[in-house]
Amino acid sequence: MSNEDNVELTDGFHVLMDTLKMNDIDTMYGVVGIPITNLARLWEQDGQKFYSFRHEQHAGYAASIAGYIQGDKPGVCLTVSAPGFLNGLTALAHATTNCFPMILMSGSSEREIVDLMQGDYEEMDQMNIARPHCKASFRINSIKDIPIGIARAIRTAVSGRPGGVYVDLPARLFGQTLSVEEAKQLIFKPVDVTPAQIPAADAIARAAEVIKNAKRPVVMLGKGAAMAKADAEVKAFIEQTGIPFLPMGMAKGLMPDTHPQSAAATRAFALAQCDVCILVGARLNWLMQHGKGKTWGNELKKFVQIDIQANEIDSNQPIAAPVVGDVKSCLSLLTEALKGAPKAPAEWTGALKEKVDTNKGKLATKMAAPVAPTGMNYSNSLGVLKEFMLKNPSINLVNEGANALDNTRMIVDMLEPRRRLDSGTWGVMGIGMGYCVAAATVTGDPVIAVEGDSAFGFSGMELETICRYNLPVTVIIMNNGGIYKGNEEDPGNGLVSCTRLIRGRYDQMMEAFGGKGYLVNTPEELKAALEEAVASKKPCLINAMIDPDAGVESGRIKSLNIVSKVGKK
Ligand SMILES: CC(C)(COP(=O)(O)OP(=O)(O)OC[C@H]1O[C@@H](n2cnc3c(N)ncnc32)[C@H](O)[C@@H]1OP(=O)(O)O)[C@@H](O)C(=O)NCCC(=O)NCCSC(=O)C(=O)O
Ligand SMILES: Cc1ncc(Cc2csc(CCOP(=O)(O)OP(=O)(O)O)c2C)c(N)n1
Ligand SMILES: [Mg+2]
Repeated sequence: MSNEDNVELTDGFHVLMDTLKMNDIDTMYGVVGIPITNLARLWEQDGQKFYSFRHEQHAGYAASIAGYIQGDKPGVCLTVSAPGFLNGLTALAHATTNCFPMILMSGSSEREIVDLMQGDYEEMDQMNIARPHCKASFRINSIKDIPIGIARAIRTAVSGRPGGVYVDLPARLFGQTLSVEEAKQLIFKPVDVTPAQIPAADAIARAAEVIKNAKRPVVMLGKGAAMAKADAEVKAFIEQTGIPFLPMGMAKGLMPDTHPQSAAATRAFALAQCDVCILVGARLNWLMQHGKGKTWGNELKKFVQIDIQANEIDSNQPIAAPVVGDVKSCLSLLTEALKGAPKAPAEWTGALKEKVDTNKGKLATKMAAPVAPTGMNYSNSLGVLKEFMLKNPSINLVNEGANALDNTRMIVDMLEPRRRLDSGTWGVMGIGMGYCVAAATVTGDPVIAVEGDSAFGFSGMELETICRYNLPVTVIIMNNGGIYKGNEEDPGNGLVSCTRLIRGRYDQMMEAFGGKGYLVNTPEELKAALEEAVASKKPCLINAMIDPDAGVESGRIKSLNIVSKVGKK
């Protein structure tokens, strides 16, 4: 298009697209509508990928985990204004809480109408509403600011402690025009958006001293270390020092769960008995009981903490040796500083190994137990998946639920990093199908999702999305007919228990969209279905019937529930 002076013009749609492409972003997840439908159309016509979801929350979860898997590039979610923005905001907050780099872009109303509250179509002050729930919230009002605005959003999302960034796009921005020549001058790719953050030499020396004097050290690996892709540095540090390690859920596979130094199978003993705990990209938050209490032997441990965020240090407990920097730089320097130092004491590693072997033996017995008349339980069903994943480690494992989550985390060993994608820091339900779409589209590898039947319900409609894009996703529903369990007594007066669900034919739901459904009642049937489903590289759903009595309310975190002391009024 040219203007009256025959100057070739571009517009907001195309400057935004060209800026995203300049930054190696070729994929967006979202739901179309006013005012962004034509952006999605033009994006697809330009040969880029737009995964069109059924609900913005799941598109947002897809973008959040895409950012985690990629690490140095944010996942991008595109939504309409107001309700679409709000649906995406949950995922943006989830990304920020989990430190996943993600950008939520939403169409919006013009400032002058919003500020006078004149009742625009889907009017909402989105930029300000987003601000408390993300690392930064920007609004781009002028076509000339699109390149710098997107550059700021990308750098903010991926640098330092990664997180979510909101970019507000008023409808009129897309229709603004600019000469192609000027646009070319303005569009740029920011330099070094994830710079190394080198720790101070004295911090390394202090940490090395604490570790050298430790009698019973452990390493706790967090998903921050997994996202940093510090795979080689973690391996070198662990194996040079001989220190036992434990992974948080999504850090499983950073070191293979089958590694001889893994103490995961005796977590309680390891944390209670250790004298020094080295936190690597892991926060001392609720998932680690804030570093205090029975879990930690009711005594203050000496903590070495490697974290990119300076004010994470001392967040919950005094940290004896803070090491602020990126995981790769910190571990490389710490490994160098510990060269020649004695390995972790054999008395300690031997004691852990003994308990690990005992606990693994106990679990093996549970996994081999015959199926009761009331159906499979979590152990003898997930034992099948354990064996399958050991033979097929390059598969993405999505996981949510309560018992479905905790038992899968405990039973299913991971051998590769960034493959286990679960409810994360918030323990949120609903990440399932969005994570499946992103894991399949970002990695190109098959996905298995182990879903509690309640958890699946949060995103189940996205089975249609998975079928529409014909993704290699196998969903396993752990169908115990309930939130936590399926056998709670009804409260009476014709009311149905708040934790009961219909033990539905989810396999038929998948078939409704053209996928393949399996209904299985035994580990043998589960094994056969799993092998066939994953080999097909097609959308499949295995409806695994689990004993309604299997499971515990809230799984491993039952103690967080407050129980009334005054009983029924
Ligand atoms: C908080 C936690 C980090 C605490 O970890 P733990 O559960 O104590 O440990 P793990 O899960 O690692 O292991 C559990 C136990 O199994 C043992 N274990 C682990 N692996 C093995 C193997 N391979 N063999 C044998 N035994 C094993 C381990 O030593 C622990 O036993 P011991 O050593 O004997 O202790 C974890 O529970 C967690 O990540 N929970 C997430 C909860 C969540 O988000 N739920 C969804 C929302 S629920 C909700 O919102 C709601 O209900 O409402
Ligand atoms: C957004 C949100 N809403 C509710 C909840 C609370 C919850 C935690 S776990 C769970 C489902 C547990 O049942 P499921 O069938 O999935 O698993 P299982 O134990 O194997 O039976 C709920 C509702 C959370 N965490 N997030
Ligand atoms: Mg259930």
